[in-house]
Amino acid sequence: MVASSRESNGAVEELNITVAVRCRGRNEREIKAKSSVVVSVPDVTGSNEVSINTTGDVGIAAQINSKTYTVDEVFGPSANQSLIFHKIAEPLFADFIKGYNCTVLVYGMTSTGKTYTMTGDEKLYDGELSESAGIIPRVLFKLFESLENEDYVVKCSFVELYNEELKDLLSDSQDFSSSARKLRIFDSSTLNGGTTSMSNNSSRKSSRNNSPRSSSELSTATFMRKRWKNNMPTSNGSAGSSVSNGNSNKSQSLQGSQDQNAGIYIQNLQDFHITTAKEGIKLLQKGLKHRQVATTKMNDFSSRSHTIFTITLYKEYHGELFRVSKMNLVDLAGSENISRSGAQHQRAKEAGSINQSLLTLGRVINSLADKSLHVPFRESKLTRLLQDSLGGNTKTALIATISPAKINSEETCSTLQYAAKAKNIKNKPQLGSVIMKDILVKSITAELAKIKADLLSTKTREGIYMSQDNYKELTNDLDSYRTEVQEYKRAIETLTSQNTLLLKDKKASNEVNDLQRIKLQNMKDSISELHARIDRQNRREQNLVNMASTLRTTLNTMQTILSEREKKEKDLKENINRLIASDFAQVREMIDKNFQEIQNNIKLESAGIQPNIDSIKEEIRMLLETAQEHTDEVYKDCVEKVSGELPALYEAASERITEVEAMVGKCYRDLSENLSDASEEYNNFKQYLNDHFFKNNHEELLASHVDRTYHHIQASGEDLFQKFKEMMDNYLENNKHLMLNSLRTATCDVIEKEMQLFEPQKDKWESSFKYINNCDALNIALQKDIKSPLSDFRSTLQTSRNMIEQAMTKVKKRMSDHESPRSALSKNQTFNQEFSGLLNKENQLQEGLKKSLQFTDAYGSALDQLQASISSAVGDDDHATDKSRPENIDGVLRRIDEQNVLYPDRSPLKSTSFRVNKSERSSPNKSSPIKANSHSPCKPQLSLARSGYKRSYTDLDGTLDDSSTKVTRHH
Ligand SMILES: Nc1ncnc2c1ncn2[C@@H]1O[C@H](COP(=O)(O)OP(=O)(O)OP(=O)(O)O)[C@@H](O)[C@H]1O
Repeated sequence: MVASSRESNGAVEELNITVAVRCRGRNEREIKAKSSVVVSVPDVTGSNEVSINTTGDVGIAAQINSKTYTVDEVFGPSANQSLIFHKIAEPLFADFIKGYNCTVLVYGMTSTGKTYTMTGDEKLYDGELSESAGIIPRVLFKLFESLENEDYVVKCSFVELYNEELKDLLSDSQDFSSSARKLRIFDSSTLNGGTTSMSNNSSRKSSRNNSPRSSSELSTATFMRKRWKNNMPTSNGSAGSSVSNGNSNKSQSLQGSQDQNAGIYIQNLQDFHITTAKEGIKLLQKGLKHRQVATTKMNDFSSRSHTIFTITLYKEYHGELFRVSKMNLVDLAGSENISRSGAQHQRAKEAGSINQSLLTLGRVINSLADKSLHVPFRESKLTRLLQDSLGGNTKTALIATISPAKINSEETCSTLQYAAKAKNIKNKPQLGSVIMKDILVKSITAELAKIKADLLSTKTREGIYMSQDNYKELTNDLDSYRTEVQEYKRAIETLTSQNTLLLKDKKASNEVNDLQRIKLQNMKDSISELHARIDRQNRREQNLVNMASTLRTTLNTMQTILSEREKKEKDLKENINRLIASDFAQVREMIDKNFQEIQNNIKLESAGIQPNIDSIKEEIRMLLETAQEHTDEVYKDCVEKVSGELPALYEAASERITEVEAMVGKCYRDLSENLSDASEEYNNFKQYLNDHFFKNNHEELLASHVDRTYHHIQASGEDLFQKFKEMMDNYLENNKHLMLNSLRTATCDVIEKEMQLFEPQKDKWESSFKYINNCDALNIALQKDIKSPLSDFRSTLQTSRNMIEQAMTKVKKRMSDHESPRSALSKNQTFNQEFSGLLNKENQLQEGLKKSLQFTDAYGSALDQLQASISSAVGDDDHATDKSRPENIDGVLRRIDEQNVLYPDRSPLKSTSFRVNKSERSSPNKSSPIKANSHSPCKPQLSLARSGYKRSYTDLDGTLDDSSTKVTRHH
């Protein structure tokens, strides 16, 4: 007999709440206030987006900065009542007729048209509705139109929620002080005798179980209990009304399994049976008259309450069964804030409670949209009444009414947020329960009989206005109420004591909170101080980073200098190579050339001797006699001169050799000193690079910085309580390690990188040290090499001298023997031999000098090399300015030059070699060092030639009988 309210296939389909936005045009107040339109909506409909620009921007900026909300349907100022009904209410109405429970809600700030949308113009004009009629009148008319040929029963109720109090707007007596007439909310599951599984609130259950009923209501309830026991559906009677779905009529089995089927039941709310739309309109008008309306700053007829107009339809379903469905038409109070509505005193209290209800409604919407486990339906009566319409078994539509004016933009935004959020709520609409026709008829008949009995009692007995049965029921109810009141009192006492305890707890909690707040404040202060310190630390770190970058720049500069030096070294190497390749060859060529020239001159001289010899022969023949004397004289002179000048000459040569030797020795010493200085400098530099380069206590410095910071932070952190301190200690320690590690790693990386970059330079440096060593070795070799030729030369000279002296002694002896010049000359074989020996010696001397020159040249090259190495070692750039450095090779050579100036006839040994290197190499026409040496007094044979004497060797075979060598004055 009991029909299920499930869908035919058994599955309950989830359905989102339909959300529409209705934006009216600007009203007189808004126009007067010159408040611009900030809401953008279609003029009539056709969009599901509404945007609002709260920034006051215009044009594209307004489009960009505006907020857009998406709903199901948006209606503009030109959308009329008929369109709203057609688009929003009519689909629900169709479902209502089918047997679904439906709810239409209007929500928005005051004066936006909630009442206009829900009720509008409810008056009838010639029995017809006007164009401005709202949803309720249109539903009533549509309902009776639709049910024309149907078997049905329609009932209406109209309840108001004002200041969290329920009021039956259709009751004749508007005095609700009597507890008997007071409306109270119950879950219809109460009728189940407490067997449902409404486990979420036991107090609710107890109140349900203990709740008394009005006579009619109780009789209906009792009757219904009986029906349930027999698995029979029933009506909910005439004097009690279920706001939502009437699922109180559901079978026991269904109720036991589905808590959400438990509808909300308003005790004492009257349901009025209507048979025409007009009767319904009359009830509506009656209720509207009783509604709390007041003039506010924003609306002359502001509805100060929430109202629910409920139409209950019992429609023939199958044979004797009737389907019960309900349509709840809810007009909520304005959602504006109190100050804006200008509410004071009573109005402010209203607004407070209205806001409280709407606030809870907002939370319920949010919870449902977010699918929270707990939905605070029970926090306000409004949400309790709407429990089944929001997330329950009802089909629901919400119309958010908004104002387009800028002055209301804040509330408009809030309303749109609600609307957008509510769009996410899902309901599970189910068909309403069914009731048997006879029960429905019986219920209506009983209701009629009760009314008739009351009427009869009123007519027959003075002062008694009800039947005995009703009176008895009422008395029973009274007793029940008394008991309930006593229970409530006890509950109140318990609650009061609990409340006292809670208040104490609250006080203690407040104190703890205060302490915590103070601690929190201290912590906040400490944290901000720590932040400041961390900032300072960051700045220091930044400084360190800057220092590191400065170091890096310096390093780059050093690298540049090193690369420049490398370049210079390369240039010098190239110069040396060039010197070796070209200049040296050129010099050698020049030397060869000069020697060739000398040899040629000698040859030429030899060639020019032959005619002279002939003439001499002739002359000798002719003037032999006369020349005999002269020859003697000349010979004598010659001997004297030779014997007089030669020793001095040899002496001078020997002296100069000694000087050269001394100079070379000094130069060697100076060089050795400089080389050892350079070597020491090199070692020092290498040591510095190894020991100090980028290792100059940076870590210590950084560690000291970090330590100092650590101490600062530690000092400041002491006043923090222990836990925080421990945490901070760990944190600081970790930070310190981290910082040290990172700095150490960074420094190591920098050093490593530097060392990597320096490695090639270091190799070069070390190779330059090899050059220095080479120079040193060359120098020593030179010293060694030059020693032996010089001593050879000296001994040769000494031998020559001895030989000359011996020869002179012999000549003198022979002169003293007074031999004839002819015989003497012819016999003077020894003299000739000695002369040729002298010539040989001269050649040897020449060879020695040649060697000496070669050595000197090699020495010069070595010096060049040495200078190049030293220049590269100490750096040419610094050389000019660095006066603190030890005297370099140039200085030494300059000093040697200066000495040569003092002795201008000396061979400019070093300076020559350097001049060759620096200037004369490039100008081969200038006199070469070899040429200079050729004029040196170190070459005695040339000095002799210059002094007017010429040597000649000739083979005196035949022409001179026994002559061998002749010496003559060359004119
Ligand atoms: N769309 C509309 N078209 C024409 N007039 C409208 C429209 N909306 C509202 N009005 C008019 O604006 C005035 C205020 O409307 P209404 O009383 O319905 O607002 P309300 O939102 O119910 O306000 P309150 O919350 O204070 O009750 C009424 O005179 C009504 O006729």
